[in-house]
Amino acid sequence: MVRWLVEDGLNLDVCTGGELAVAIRGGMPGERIGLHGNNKSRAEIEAALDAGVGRIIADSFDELDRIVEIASARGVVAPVMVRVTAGVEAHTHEFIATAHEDQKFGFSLAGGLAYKACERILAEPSLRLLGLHSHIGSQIFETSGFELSARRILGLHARVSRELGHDMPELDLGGGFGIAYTTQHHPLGPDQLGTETAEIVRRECQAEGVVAPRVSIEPGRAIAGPSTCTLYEVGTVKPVELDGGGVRLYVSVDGGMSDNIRTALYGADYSCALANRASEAPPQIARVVGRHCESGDIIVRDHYLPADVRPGDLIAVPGTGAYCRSMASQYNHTPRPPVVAVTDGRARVIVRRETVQDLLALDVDASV
Ligand SMILES: Cc1ncc(COP(=O)(O)O)c(C=O)c1O
Ligand SMILES: N[C@@H](CCCC[NH3+])C(=O)O
Repeated sequence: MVRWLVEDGLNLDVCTGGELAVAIRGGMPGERIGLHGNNKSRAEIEAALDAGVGRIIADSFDELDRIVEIASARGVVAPVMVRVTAGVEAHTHEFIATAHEDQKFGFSLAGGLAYKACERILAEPSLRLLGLHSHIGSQIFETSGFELSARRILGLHARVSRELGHDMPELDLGGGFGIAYTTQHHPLGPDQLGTETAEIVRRECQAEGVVAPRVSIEPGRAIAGPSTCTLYEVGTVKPVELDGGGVRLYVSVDGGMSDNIRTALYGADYSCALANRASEAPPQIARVVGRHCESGDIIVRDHYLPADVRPGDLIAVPGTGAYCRSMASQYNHTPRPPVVAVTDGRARVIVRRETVQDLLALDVDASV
């Protein structure tokens, strides 16, 4: 995937040393990489500086100290952005909202810490202040949060220009653009978001009398999510009588919360479809569940499937290209499934299936 991004001229943000290593291995030039994280280790900062990353998005004063120490020791100037907490309540699940005050990311705008971070960076010869960064959260459908945070961030951008005499060349407004997992979701088009954001930046900069910075965004899910689906094989089908009457089919498949934790973690909604045959059977409310040792191991909470769904059928769950493989675990010693890329009628395995042998190979005493 990194190679595709390189070819398409996109940049890449990473938030761990592992993601950084993959980015470099995939051929992403260092200057096109941004390093995120609220607790970057020394090793990660060192690796980032060695790779010549284009920007480190600083998240705390402790981290600024660490970057200064490492950059000074190497005799380099580290390009940094300041992650700003804009104080916006994004309309999404609490665990993936990142711009209200009471959460772990960023320097508070309202509390004046973001401004202080800019001051600190400008006073430090081993740091170069590239700009401000804001990411209000994920899977957001309303434009109001994006607009409000953009306005607030630009207010700080202008204040730094006015009071500290530094015109920051960049501004990163993050990602978070929701995608449709079910027919109930109505995503904003990238054109609309792009046009509106550009207009806000232009207007605010004009009103503040500052030079408009180069704006970047970090859509993750909106790029990777929609094109991918997960294919499961049905193992068992169990009709369960419901208290209020009616029946729900519990359709157990050969995966579960180890390949898609989002339903259990965020109460995420998914849809699904019978993928291996057409069926004339009447629709029946169904719940697609995994094979792990938990009753919360649910992939699709409620969706209609043909009443004759049976073992051996394939179930496709769309929209799983973002945060399913990357959040997959080996819970219950379950080897992770492969990733298959399909284009122009050709299928190719791009990440191989894990095996039980892979799991056993982690045992350091295997040879004993
Ligand atoms: C800093 C940052 N930028 C961009 C993203 C991408 O988010 P999304 O996939 O919701 O667009 C994330 C993940 O939430 C993030 O933490
Ligand atoms: N993993 C989350 C989004 C946050 C990840 C990026 N910071 C999700 O599946 O919705």
